[in-house]
Amino acid sequence: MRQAERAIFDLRRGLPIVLRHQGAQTLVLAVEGLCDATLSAAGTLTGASAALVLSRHRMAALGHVVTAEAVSLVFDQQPMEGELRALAWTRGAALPHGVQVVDADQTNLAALRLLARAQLVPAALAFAVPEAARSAVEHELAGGQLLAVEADEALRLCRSGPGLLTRVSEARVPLAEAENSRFVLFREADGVHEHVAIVIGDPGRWPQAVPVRLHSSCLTGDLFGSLRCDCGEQLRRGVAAINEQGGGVLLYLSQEGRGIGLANKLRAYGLQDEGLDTIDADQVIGFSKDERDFRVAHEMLDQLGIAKVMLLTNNPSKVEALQRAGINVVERQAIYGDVTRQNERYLQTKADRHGHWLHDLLSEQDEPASAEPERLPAPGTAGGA
Ligand SMILES: Nc1nc2c(ncn2[C@@H]2O[C@H](COP(=O)(O)OP(=O)(O)OP(=O)(O)O)[C@@H](O)[C@H]2O)c(=O)[nH]1
Ligand SMILES: [Zn+2]
Repeated sequence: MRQAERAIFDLRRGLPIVLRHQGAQTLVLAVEGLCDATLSAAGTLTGASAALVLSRHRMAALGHVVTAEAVSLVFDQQPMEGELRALAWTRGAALPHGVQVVDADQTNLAALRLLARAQLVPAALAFAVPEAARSAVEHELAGGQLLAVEADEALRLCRSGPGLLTRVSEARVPLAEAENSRFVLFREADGVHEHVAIVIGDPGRWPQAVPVRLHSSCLTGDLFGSLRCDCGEQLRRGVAAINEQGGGVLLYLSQEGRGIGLANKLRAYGLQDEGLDTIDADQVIGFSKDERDFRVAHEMLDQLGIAKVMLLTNNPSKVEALQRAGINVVERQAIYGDVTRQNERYLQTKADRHGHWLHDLLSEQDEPASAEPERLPAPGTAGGA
């Protein structure tokens, strides 16, 4: 396993890592999981004070518009753990006086991207290791207490797609909505994420444009029928619709919470209960409105030999992502869950701020909205779906 992938595990365990860039070293800690003891141990080891690295989304939530993807906050006095946490994700926090805001350098950017990839809150504490502390840090590295990663390697890992997915195992799994189904499991190169293709019907008899749904995981909705979203119904109706159309594939993607992970989605739910919408809540924690990378779906379709699809979605980004990857999306069919008192605002936000094709559903709640397939223009031509 590459060092950068191992670093993700260490960060998730609350351990520090060392990022190297052009001969310099930076000790990095996730603010999530930080305690005063680790903070002071890092300070003692490096003899340095730390910068807090935040995303531009978090800065916007703090009321500061910045153009760089990430910034480093440099303090005149080292804040305590509680203040750092507040700056990292508390709603209504403000930058303290005397703090300097500078664009994050390569190393600090790498730290932040690793945290986002690890589905932690994207807020990093970065201690630039001075010459005097080099040997102490080297000693920890040699003893295996610390892991060192090249910042460039970390950036490469975070930029890359899923890598070559390994088709690991498969089995027949009859479903209530589609008896003739097979689950095919794919594993990403980093060993962390696994995605499942639910292959419905007999591939030899599939329609020419294969009915396909990309479904991002939602533990609360898919498994427990949460009323906060429409995911559970979309999942089951998706399987049924594919089955009725002669078979196809549902890709069940490990992209909980639009890619921010379950822990952050629950944090975001807390903020939504305070009145924020789904996008603003994610921004408070430091995320963009959608952190998903649909290259993984393209890779799975490739391995299944599918190049021409009829996509079941209300999300224009999914159509664009597949078309960009060279998949011929010839049709798009709406796939709706029910509108409930609890999910109406969520759906309205998706329609208004994500651009989802949901306005029909939301304006015609008395009559079920049409789910007729809609022909799409060829990729690269003007016009929308
Ligand atoms: N961050 C965040 N994620 C949410 C919230 N509600 C649902 N989700 C996630 O949103 C994703 C929805 O996935 P999909 O249904 O595949 O995608 P979609 O963008 O709605 O597109 P279509 O359903 O295809 O129209 C899942 O990963 C859910 O876990 C929320 O309030 N905040
Ligand atoms: Zn959901």
